[in-house]
Amino acid sequence: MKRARIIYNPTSGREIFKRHLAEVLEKFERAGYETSCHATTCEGDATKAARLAVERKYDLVVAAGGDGTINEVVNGLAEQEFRPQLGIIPTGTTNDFARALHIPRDVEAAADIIVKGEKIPVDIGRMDKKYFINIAGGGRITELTYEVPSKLKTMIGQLAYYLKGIEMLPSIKPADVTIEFDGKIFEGEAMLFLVALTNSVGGFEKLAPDASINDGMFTLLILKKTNLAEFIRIASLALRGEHVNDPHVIYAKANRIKVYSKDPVMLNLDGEYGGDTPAEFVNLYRHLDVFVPLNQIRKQDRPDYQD
Ligand SMILES: Nc1ncnc2c1ncn2[C@@H]1O[C@H](COP(=O)(O)OP(=O)(O)OP(=O)(O)O)[C@@H](O)[C@H]1O
Repeated sequence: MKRARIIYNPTSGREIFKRHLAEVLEKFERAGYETSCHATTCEGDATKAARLAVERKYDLVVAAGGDGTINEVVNGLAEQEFRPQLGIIPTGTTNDFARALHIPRDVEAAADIIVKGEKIPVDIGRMDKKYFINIAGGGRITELTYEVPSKLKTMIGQLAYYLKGIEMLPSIKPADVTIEFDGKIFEGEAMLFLVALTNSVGGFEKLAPDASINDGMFTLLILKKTNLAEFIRIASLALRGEHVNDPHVIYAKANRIKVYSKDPVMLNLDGEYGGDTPAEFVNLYRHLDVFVPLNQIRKQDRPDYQD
């Protein structure tokens, strides 16, 4: 019999998962899984639980929570030789990764997708010994994610970031950086740099409009030094995906990216503080198998796609 381990954050979103737990367990049982659950208790617990699931050779690990929980689960799986398949039930405030994979926010609909059994390989990012699923980045503007009080974030979600962003705009300073990407180099002042794995980033769906989830490449975005008016203009272009050809923007694909800076720049991995520069980002090609609604995945991202 196949074995599944559900790792869920009971505090995520509006504590919605538990209300559907009986139905979810029933679906897994009908699909032939012997299933057990782990409710996370604190930060980092999902990583430990995922490591344990690897040790115990579960076939399937389901992460139920927001991007924070999925990131922690992936950190527990990614470093291992044997990696169980990954199912996702998005119940968080931000569910960028699930959105990129077209996994619905409805708990039971997401469980249906897992038991249906269609999956694709996805790339994940590594920075030193930490892994990310959506995005890494740096620059003063990305630091605002740490400054949004978590209560406010839970209450009003994405809007909290925008409010904080507007408040901070006048104080955003560029950083002096050197960024090496697949043999090319950028040296100069940058407002921010982003290393994206998916096209669904912080609620902006068009920041990396052509990002593929499993081509082995990051989408690198560097915003050079701008004044406030230019910054706002480019941010509004970014809402429509029209920033990629702007002269202030470097937009490139790369498999390996190194960032150095004159002064330390805080790094953000999937919305959480991940250390300071210098840093090297490595794309791990098709590192995890994730259950998805295959008919909604772009043809070129499907496992059987041929040019
Ligand atoms: N029992 C718990 N109590 C408090 N925090 C927890 C608990 N379990 C896990 N956490 C922490 O909560 C963080 C955020 O949770 P999660 O991502 O699931 O959903 P969220 O709170 O809706 O936020 P978001 O979707 O914006 O990341 C996790 O990264 C984890 O460190």
